[in-house]
Order: sequence, then C-alpha cells, then structure tokens
Amino acid sequence: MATRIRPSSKRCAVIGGSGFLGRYLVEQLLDRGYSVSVFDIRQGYELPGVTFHLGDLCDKQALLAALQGVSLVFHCASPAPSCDDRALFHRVNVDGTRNVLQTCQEAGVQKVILTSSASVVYEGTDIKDGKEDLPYAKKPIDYYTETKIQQEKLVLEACDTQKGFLTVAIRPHGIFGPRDPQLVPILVDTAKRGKMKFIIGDGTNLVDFTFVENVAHGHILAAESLRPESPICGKAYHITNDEPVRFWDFMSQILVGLDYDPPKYRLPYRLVHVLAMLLWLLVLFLRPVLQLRPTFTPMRVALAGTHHYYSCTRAKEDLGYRPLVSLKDAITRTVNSYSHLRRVA
Ligand SMILES: NC(=O)C1=CN([C@@H]2O[C@H](COP(=O)(O)OP(=O)(O)OC[C@H]3O[C@@H](n4cnc5c(N)ncnc54)[C@H](OP(=O)(O)O)[C@@H]3O)[C@@H](O)[C@H]2O)C=CC1
Ligand SMILES: CC(C)CCC[C@@H](C)[C@H]1CC[C@H]2C3=C(CC[C@]12C)[C@@]1(C)CCC(=O)[C@@H](C)[C@@H]1CC3
Repeated sequence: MATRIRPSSKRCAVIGGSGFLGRYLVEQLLDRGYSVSVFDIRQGYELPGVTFHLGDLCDKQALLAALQGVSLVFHCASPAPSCDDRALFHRVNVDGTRNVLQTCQEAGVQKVILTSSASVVYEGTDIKDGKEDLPYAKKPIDYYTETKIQQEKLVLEACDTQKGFLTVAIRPHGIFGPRDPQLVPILVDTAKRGKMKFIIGDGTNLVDFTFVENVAHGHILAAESLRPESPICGKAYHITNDEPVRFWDFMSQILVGLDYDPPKYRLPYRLVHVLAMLLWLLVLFLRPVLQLRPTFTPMRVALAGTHHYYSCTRAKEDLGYRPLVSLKDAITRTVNSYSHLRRVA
C-alpha cells in the first residue's frame, strides 16, 4: 500500500483548475504562497509552480494520486451550462462530487471549498437581494442547475467538525472577466447574428454580474476562515460584486465597448415568455423526428427579463469579503481584453 504523505496547510489542489475561474484561483493562490496542484480533464495553460494531474474527477485512483499531501481542495469543475446533457451533468456534478468527497477523506484532506452557483435557488421568477436561506429551487431552470443543487447538498452535508472534515460552498452569479469563454463570446456571436436588437421587458430588471477576480478572492477567504470552531462550516455564501446592474445596461456596455449596437426595441416580457414556451413545446413535439436547439428559450427569456440579484451580507460578515474590483473597472478591463472580438467596420 502506498504511504500517505502528511498534508501541509499550504498545499492545495484545484479540481477544474484549467478552467476560467479555476485559473484565476490558481494565480491568486500562488500569489498568497500556496503550492498548487491542478486536477482537470485538460491542461489549459502552463504556470511555474503548478503541477497538473490530468484525469476525470469520477476516477478515484487518478484523483487519489493528485491529492497526496494536500490539505485543502477547491472543487470548481463542471460541464459547461450550455451542454444540455443530463447524463453528463449527473455523472460529473453528482456522482463525481460524491467521489471527490470520499477521495478527499481517504487522502486526509481537511477542507473542501465547492464552487456552487446562486442559481440553485432561481426558478425563473424575480429574486431581489436574495439571502442564502432561500429554499432550493423546486423546479430548477435546467439540468445544470438541478445537479448543482444536488452537488451543493452533498458537499454541505459532508461537513463533519468532529472528524475534522470541513466544507463550505461559494455561490457566485454571472462570472465574467478576461479569458471567459462564455459570456462575452456568446454575446458577440449573438450580436453578429443580428439577434441582440430587442430588450425583453422594460429594461429595468437588476442582475448580479461578478468579476472573476472577486469570485476567486471569495473562495480563498472562505478557505482561510474555515476552522472547526468557525460559523462558516457547512454553509453556503453568495459572492457577488455587490453592485446589481440592469441586465440590459450591462449587455449594452459590453456591446458598445466592442463597437456593436446596443439592443433598443422593447418587447413585453409576458408576451415573449409565452412565445418562447410555445416554441419550446413545438421543439419537444418535433423531437422524435427533428432535433432543434433554438436560441430563443423560456430559460433565456427569464434570465434576460427577471430580477436575479443576491445579498452578500453573510460573506461580508463571516468572511470579511469585499469585492476587490468595482463593476466599472471590471467592465473596462473585460472589454479591453477582448479587442480581437471588436466589430470590424
Ligand atoms: N461561469 C459562471 O458564470 C458561473 C460558474 N459557476 C460555477 O463555477 C465553476 C467554474 O466555472 P467556469 O470556470 O466558468 O467553468 P469552466 O468550464 O471554464 O471550468 C471548468 C473546468 O472543469 C473541467 N472539467 C469538466 N468536467 C470535468 C471532469 N469530469 N473531471 C475533471 N475536470 C472536469 C473543464 O474541462 P472542459 O473545459 O474540457 O470541460 C474545465 O477545465 C463551475 O462549477 C460552475 O458551475 C457558478 C456560477 C456562475
Ligand atoms: C452562459 C453564460 C455563462 C452566460 C451567457 C450570458 C449571455 C451572453 C446570455 C445570457 C442571456 C442570453 C440571452 C440571449 C443572448 C445571450 C445571453 C445575453 C438572447 C438575447 C438571444 C436571442 C433570444 O432569442 C433572446 C430570447 C435571448 C435572451 C437571453
């Protein structure tokens, strides 16, 4: 049997560390003097001081090898929300997370920080200044959210102060920033296809968009506050920019910053939502003969036309969290980093 290496408090692993958020976490951890291993299905980059272990988080042996000597684990791996593959979400986010927890316990890991999502309480209707004690969504908006709920429950229920196995969940919302493969590229692509002309609703719905460096910072504060006697054990924390913004103003600022026209024609929310539902029913009806994946879905309409912003008071009080980068600076830095996506005249 292999001998277990004694965990050191400054040795950590980032599962999903090749991804968008994961890489920012790795960079901030290195700056704070941690030694970092990344476990991921792919190697996204090279950085001095980072060891990569490639494998699937559902594979116990591969994960066990990567966790030797590690006392702290950040788990931020997930299939992309857009992939729409129920079986994959369940395998990775639910069964895979169960494997992460068991393997961490076997390897002697003491702390696990999960990247959950604020969407675990969102059902497609308004959430204003939502606190962490809102109930989990009974009707999650998609498979991604359904499995993020199960994942978060597994991780928080595994917290056991007697055994010295401590867990906490961070719930970010609308992560954005340089190197994001989703938000800005999807938005620009939608604008290029001429589909960003309409504002759904009256354009006043507020939403949280959170700069990726603030999200990484929140994770590290949680890790450093997590001790057997601390009140944060087994709890969830919203991490946002603490500056809810009008959804359509945020989208317009990014678009205008990259020389695209902002959406300007208003459509009534209820009408658009009903149309999206009808289209969705048609897609379901045709599914046996025709596989369609429309851009225009009830879930997207809800995201674009409802309030969904969250209180991060609990993170401020328990973790001492404050956003490091303001929304204004975050948008400027993000827009500047995507000069390659700028509209060509
Ligand atoms: N982006 C956002 O706005 C929000 C994200 N979150 C959560 O934050 C976390 C990080 O998101 P983000 O950085 O955007 O996502 P990314 O897709 O950029 O990063 C996730 C990483 O995990 C990897 N991965 C996927 N499946 C496995 C697996 N089975 N085993 C090992 N590695 C795997 C991915 O590889 P590959 O790319 O090849 O799939 C990728 O490198 C996720 O848990 C997400 O649910 C929460 C709220 C908002
Ligand atoms: C998936 C990512 C983490 C975040 C993607 C963010 C945005 C790019 C999307 C969020 C809501 C989306 C949306 C549309 C485009 C892409 C988003 C802005 C539409 C405007 C596309 C055209 C339609 O049919 C509308 C109903 C969509 C409304 C929501």
